[in-house]
Amino acid sequence: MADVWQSSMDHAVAVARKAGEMVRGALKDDRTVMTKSSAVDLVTQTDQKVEQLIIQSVKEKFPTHRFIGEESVAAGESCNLTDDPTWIIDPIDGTTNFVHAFPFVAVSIGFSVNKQVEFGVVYSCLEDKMFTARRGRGAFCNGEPLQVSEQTDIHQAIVATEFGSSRDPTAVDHIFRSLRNILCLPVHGVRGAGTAAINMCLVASGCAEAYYEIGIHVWDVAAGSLIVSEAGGVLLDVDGGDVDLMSRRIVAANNRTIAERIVKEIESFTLQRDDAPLQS
Ligand SMILES: O=P(O)(O)OC[C@@]1(O)O[C@H](CO)[C@@H](O)[C@@H]1O
Ligand SMILES: [Mg+2]
Ligand SMILES: [Mg+2]
Repeated sequence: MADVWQSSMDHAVAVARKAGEMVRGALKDDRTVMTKSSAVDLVTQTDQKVEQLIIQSVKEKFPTHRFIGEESVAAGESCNLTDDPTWIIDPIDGTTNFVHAFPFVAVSIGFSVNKQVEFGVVYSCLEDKMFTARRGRGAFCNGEPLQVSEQTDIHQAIVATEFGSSRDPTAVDHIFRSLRNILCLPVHGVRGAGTAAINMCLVASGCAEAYYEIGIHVWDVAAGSLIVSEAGGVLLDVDGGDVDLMSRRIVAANNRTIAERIVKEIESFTLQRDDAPLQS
């Protein structure tokens, strides 16, 4: 049966690859670094140019579609998900890595209809790995099927997480206590690629059993959430309930056993939702 969103997904893959070329090219230039929510929440002109490249190309082909883009939201646009076809864009996930030429930098494009992610594309630009997933049709890396790890023993797991860009001492204390709880289970190891999107693709690839974080945004995880679930994984809120991509919290794991074991160790806290009303 013809897929009504196939042309949109094909475009997402093509523009993600073109964006990746822009990112690789920019690595040869000096990168002017600006900051957003904190001194370590970085953005560059390349982030902004890549987002504009993606959005303009979509507007030309699909003029009725809507957008949630990290840098558009940073510039004051709203972050409300409607039932309309919506492109959820992180032009560079891993900007700090990009600034330092640390080799994990992703272009992340999620596509939502009726508030459900229909396809996800994560292009790991420096590894030249194109991760894709279409709802109900599996997850792939450069065309090869992805399958999560079969591990059910947390003590034999690698768990991915990030410290985030908040340096609020209370939040950092929660993050460190959760990290200590999980590390001392013990688990085989804790890792972080420096990008939620690639961390989630590592779970989908079976390289890590789980990824969790409090502090992410919808654009960090929209595409990766479908790639994980289409690779056979599960998604939860850090409190064990249903995942809410606007809540700034996520657990992505190979199975529910591992996911629920991690939930037990997380000292959760709440942050202002991505779709909270804009401050007047
Ligand atoms: O700002 P960026 O580069 O798009 O986000 C980078 C990032 O690593 O920071 C967040 C907090 O650690 C991660 O979830 C996210 O992937
Ligand atoms: Mg990001
Ligand atoms: Mg980004």
